[in-house]
Amino acid sequence: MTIIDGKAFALKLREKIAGAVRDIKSSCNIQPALAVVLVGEDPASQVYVRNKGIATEKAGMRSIEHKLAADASEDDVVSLVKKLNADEEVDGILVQLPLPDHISSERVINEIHPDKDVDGLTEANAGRLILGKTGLVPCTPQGSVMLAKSVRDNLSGLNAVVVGRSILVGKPLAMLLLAENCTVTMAHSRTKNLDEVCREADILCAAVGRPRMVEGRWVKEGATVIDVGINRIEEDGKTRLIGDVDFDSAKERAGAITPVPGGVGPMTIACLLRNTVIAAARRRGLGAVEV
Ligand SMILES: Nc1nc2c(c(=O)[nH]1)N[C@@H](CN(C=O)c1ccc(C(=O)N[C@@H](CCC(=O)O)C(=O)O)cc1)CN2
Ligand SMILES: [Mg+2]
Repeated sequence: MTIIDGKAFALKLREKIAGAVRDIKSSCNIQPALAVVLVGEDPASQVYVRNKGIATEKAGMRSIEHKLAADASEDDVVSLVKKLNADEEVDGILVQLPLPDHISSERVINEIHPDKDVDGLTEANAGRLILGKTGLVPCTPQGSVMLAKSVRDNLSGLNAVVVGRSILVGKPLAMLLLAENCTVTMAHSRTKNLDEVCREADILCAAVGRPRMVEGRWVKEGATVIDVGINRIEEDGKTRLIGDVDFDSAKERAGAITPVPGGVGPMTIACLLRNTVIAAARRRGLGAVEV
């Protein structure tokens, strides 16, 4: 049984990205730039945005942070996004989610120019993903597939079950697995006999946001289990971070499994950096980057 070390994988990927950035700088004198927009003071979002800024700079890219007050209007956020779209120096734009309730994330996200949409969440990039066209792919699903491929060099023909159908993870993850020639089942809260459906999976991905929902007895012997859940719970008087999979029982049956923390989570930021270099190279006509 392999515990998939997402932290180590992400670090290696980040080193490769830093190498690609160095190449772009030395050959074209261009420093790719990522602009991150944070609205309000959600503590977890503040941490993620800070970590994204640090990771961006460590990779040799420019990080631009825009922080708006929690009571900023939807139009304020849209105006900022439009300004960043028009800024030639900005290669990637990311609006940290969730946004405050009075702001429509759908509207704001879709204002991002698709070629700068490093989260891959605009309708244009979702459409490109479904149509198999070149675009920018959502980071957490991309990272999940990379981790699955790190233990199974060929996913072709395998049964993949994705539990969860969110726009951020479940739907794009199903599309990426389909692109790897998996036979994909999308399961969700209304799926009948969910345990039986999961037991058919060679690749079992949990992205439901429910702590330890996927039990060990739902896991097929030898399956690859990708746990996308990040749930903060109180246990024994302490705050703990746990996944959507019951790790202790699932690892008894899995062939490979991602832990939480240290599994898919760190891949999110690594893939964001990857998308930023890819976006910079495409926008600036530098050709394909291998990362
Ligand atoms: N615009 C976006 N908003 C949000 C996204 C996103 O991809 N784009 N994803 C999440 C939050 N997120 C990044 O924004 C994110 C979540 C978790 C991690 C991570 O590295 N997790 C670690 C544990 C960290 C901890 O101890 O808290 C892990 O799982 O090992 C990185 C990024 C919602 N919003
Ligand atoms: Mg979650």
